[in-house]
Amino acid sequence: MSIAYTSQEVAVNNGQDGKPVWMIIKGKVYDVTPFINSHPGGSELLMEYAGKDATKAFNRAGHSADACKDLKNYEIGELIPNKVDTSVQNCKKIEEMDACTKQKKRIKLFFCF
Ligand code: HEM
Repeated sequence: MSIAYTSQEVAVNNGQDGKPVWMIIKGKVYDVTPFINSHPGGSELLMEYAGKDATKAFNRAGHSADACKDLKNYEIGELIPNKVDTSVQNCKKIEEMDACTKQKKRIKLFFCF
């Protein structure tokens, strides 16, 4: 069974002080520590998302199908989604193209303001 992490737990693992580099892509949690120095897009770009959600950046970078497959090598679990108050008015769906499936995906439940 997959381990579920909160975004706070992921945020702690930001590569600082010898900690591993975790990131979130499409609701899954990845430990990309062994990949940092071999990422074809560069280590700095990857480190910008250490401890953070890199979904948008990953999709926008135009990654190949091979890059999508590579993700699996670093998967350590999934993200526990933050609870959203859907009773709030003025909520809108946020959608974007998923680089791996080439389909429009709802990436966040709602953005409420
Ligand atoms: C674990 C996550 C990631 C994996 C497995 C991964 C994998 C790869 C691979 C295999 C390539 C080579 C080209 C291709 O096959 O598409 C690549 C290129 C690239 N990646 Fe990533 N990537 C990851 C995360 C990211 C993130 C978060 C960014 C942030 C913007 C990023 C930006 C780029 C860019 C800009 C290139 C193009 C480099 C070039 O062609 O000069 N990647 N990545």
